[in-house]
Amino acid sequence: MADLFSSFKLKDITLKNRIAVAPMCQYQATDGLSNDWHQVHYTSLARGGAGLVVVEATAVSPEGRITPKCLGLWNDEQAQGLAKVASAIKNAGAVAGIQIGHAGRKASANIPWEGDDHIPNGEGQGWQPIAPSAVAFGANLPKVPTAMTIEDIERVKADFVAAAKRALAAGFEWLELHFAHGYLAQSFFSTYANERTDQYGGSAEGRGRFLLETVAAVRDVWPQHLPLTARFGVIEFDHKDEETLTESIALVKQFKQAGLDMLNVSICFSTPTANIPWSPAFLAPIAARVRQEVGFPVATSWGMDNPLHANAAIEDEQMDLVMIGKAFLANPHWPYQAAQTLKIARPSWVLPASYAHWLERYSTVKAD
Ligand SMILES: C=C(C(=O)O)c1ccccc1
Repeated sequence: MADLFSSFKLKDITLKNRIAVAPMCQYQATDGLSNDWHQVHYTSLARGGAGLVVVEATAVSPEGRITPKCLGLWNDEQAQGLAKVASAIKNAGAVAGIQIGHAGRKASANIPWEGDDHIPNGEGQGWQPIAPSAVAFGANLPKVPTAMTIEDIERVKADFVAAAKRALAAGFEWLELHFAHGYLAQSFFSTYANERTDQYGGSAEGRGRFLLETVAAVRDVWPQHLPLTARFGVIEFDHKDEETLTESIALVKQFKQAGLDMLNVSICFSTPTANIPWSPAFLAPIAARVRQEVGFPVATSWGMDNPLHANAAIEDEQMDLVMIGKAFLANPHWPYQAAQTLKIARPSWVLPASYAHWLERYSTVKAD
């Protein structure tokens, strides 16, 4: 029976444990370029002992950023900067992953601690968002986006493919498509956002087409031996959950047929009226259902940071990988804390030798 510190092999990539750092936006980039912030941030997380570190939502085009300070992978200069991040993650003993996405109607927003709202039209840093339909998210993101033409859809799919190629060239070995959290791909599948009457709207099949075509297009350029995954919202918590879950799982089965290797199960965030039942490991049963019904590996996040819950989710085969977010920001050495809690032999050795050997010596704490 696997546990949190069992290895995990997906395609030709083996993670040393079931602990992944979830992609978390840092809002520290300029023109999409990484800098010392990202280099130090991701290196320190990788040194903390996670098997996989997934770099934050990285935009496939300038208008695909959530905020002006988001990372991008739409040009070679950005790829060169991220290559140093990928190298540092791997040198620290983790597998280097990256999430690529397009923010859709949630784009052109102020960073969270400077408003977390749409930048008003006419203000320097903002831009006009695009989306499946001219339907605003609402609340703090009231801008009505421009409805995408078929040419726009083809361009954005091509942008995902180009970003995937750059991620590969930069040395990343794990790719996650950002299909969650009310951003562009999620919004194509959502009836809250997609009112199209062409082949990219209407039925679940039509609303899923952009996502499925993007999986297939990226799979064609992402090597078969490397994991291609997606973070996808399968539940909205809007009192229509069974309908959303049934439609979402049907689409995930098609993702699998199109070559997706694993799903990172998340929340839709397509409407500000959702009533999310925030609580420890609350998505674990949803992840288990996707894993069971689709028949391929899953991960999930949101409240998984209690080592006992994380370990139980793996032991009980609810999921194959645990995505830890905020707990890593509070403690980049979370795996060491988890190893101690779970009474793993020589817990300090989940950390680099330069730390571990000191942590094991001259202890002033009485052994149990
Ligand atoms: C910045 C986010 C992302 O990249 O997905 C996000 C947005 C809403 C909730 C959680 C995460």
